Amino acid sequence: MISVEEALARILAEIAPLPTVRVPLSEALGLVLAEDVIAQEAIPPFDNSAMDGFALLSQDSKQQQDQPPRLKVTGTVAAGYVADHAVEPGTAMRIMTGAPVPPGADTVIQVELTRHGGPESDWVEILQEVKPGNNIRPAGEDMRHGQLILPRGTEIGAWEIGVLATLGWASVPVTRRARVAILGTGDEVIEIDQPLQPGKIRNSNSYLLEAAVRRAGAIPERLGVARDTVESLREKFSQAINADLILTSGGVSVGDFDLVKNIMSEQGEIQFWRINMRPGKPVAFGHIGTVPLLGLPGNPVSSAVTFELFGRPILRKLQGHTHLLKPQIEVTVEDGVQERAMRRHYVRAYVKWQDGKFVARTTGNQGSHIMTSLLQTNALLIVPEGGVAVQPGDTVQAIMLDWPEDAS
Ligand SMILES: Nc1nc2c(c(=O)[nH]1)N[C@H]1C(S)=C(S)[C@@H](COP(=O)(O)OP(=O)(O)OC[C@H]3O[C@@H](n4cnc5c(N)ncnc54)[C@H](O)[C@@H]3O)O[C@H]1N2
Ligand code: MOO
Ligand SMILES: [Mg+2]
Repeated sequence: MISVEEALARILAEIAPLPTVRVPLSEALGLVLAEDVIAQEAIPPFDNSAMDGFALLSQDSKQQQDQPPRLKVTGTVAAGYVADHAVEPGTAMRIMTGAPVPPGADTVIQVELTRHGGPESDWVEILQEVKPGNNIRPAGEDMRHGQLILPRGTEIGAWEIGVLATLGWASVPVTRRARVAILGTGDEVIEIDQPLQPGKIRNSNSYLLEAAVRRAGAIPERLGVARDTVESLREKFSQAINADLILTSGGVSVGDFDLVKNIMSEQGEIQFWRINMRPGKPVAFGHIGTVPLLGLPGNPVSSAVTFELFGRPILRKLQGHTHLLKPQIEVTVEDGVQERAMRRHYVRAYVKWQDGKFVARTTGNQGSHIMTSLLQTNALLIVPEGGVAVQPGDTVQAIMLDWPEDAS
């Protein structure tokens, strides 16, 4: 059995980023930018007003002894329009937020600091002196022409999409989304809409993996369940030749009907089999043809956890990410972990911030067939190899799968 670190290193050495494609901006969320984004225009494109008010010469706002300066209002410039004349000394123009500052004006006073006769009146009194540049958002203040805004390799989130839209990137070059074939195996496994028959169970793994693949930004394709025969596996694998990754669940341990490895040997190769971990010991990795195959264990928790530890990093690397792993932090274990296995144990737990530290509570029975141990889980506690017992109050490393929303 190899270590988790060695398994991950050997897997990732076989994975290269997928080609670049151009996608419409609204399909780019979660993908990785494949080229630098350089601003081709200044943003804002023009000096514009930050406030609804009046554009004027700052010198006209100097307060006098007896009464506030009174200026002639010569017109209005609304957002989306350009003033058709300049602001002269002794005059002002109404201006709306976002509107281009008219020539001649060097400042904007917000309407709350003025007195006027209403939107149609032709005068305004300036109740406070304003400096040059006041309430003006100068052209290029956010992005300058020629400036590098988003380097290639950036993961595109909603806010990056906003910046790309600002710069007019209606489509964007990204590393292509991975296509993932998902295959269940086992004569005991039936479709989830079927009534249970004696000895049968539902194909929960394929649906869990489909959702986990989607969450990793990739495109899952469930290929159903292969029977426990090499013919059935061969037939299913023949449907997966265009996939970028094949995920199987089940049939990788030492049972008489554990045939996934047989097909890997026949149609590709096995890089390794069995990892010194729990859950997830019988993981196999190799290729079918040139397509990488990650053979996950049948036990549902094993499938879920080993996808998280190996499947997700594969998809991250295929899709061009440089950060492949979830963050790891130190947590204090509230309820302890009585360890049996000598293998490294990934314990499902809920971690939250409490009294100035991250505190973990395990999610109950940790059997690799106990699906409810996955519920409420937002972290995997790492109990080191060697059958280490973790007492309440001990600290361990935890892989944070999701951050607690109630981090209060
Ligand atoms: N003598 C030994 N037996 C087992 C060993 C071992 O080292 N020596 N390893 C155990 C460990 S650890 C695991 S994990 C399992 C994994 O074995 P397989 O990958 O071959 O999984 P299967 O035998 O096909 O199924 C295991 C279990 O999971 C259920 N299953 C299978 N597919 C699905 C599915 N799509 N959805 C839901 N549940 C599924 C299956 O019915 C079995 O109950 O091997 C141990 N055995
Ligand atoms: O690897 Mo198994 O998942 O320990 O049950
Ligand atoms: Mg088996």
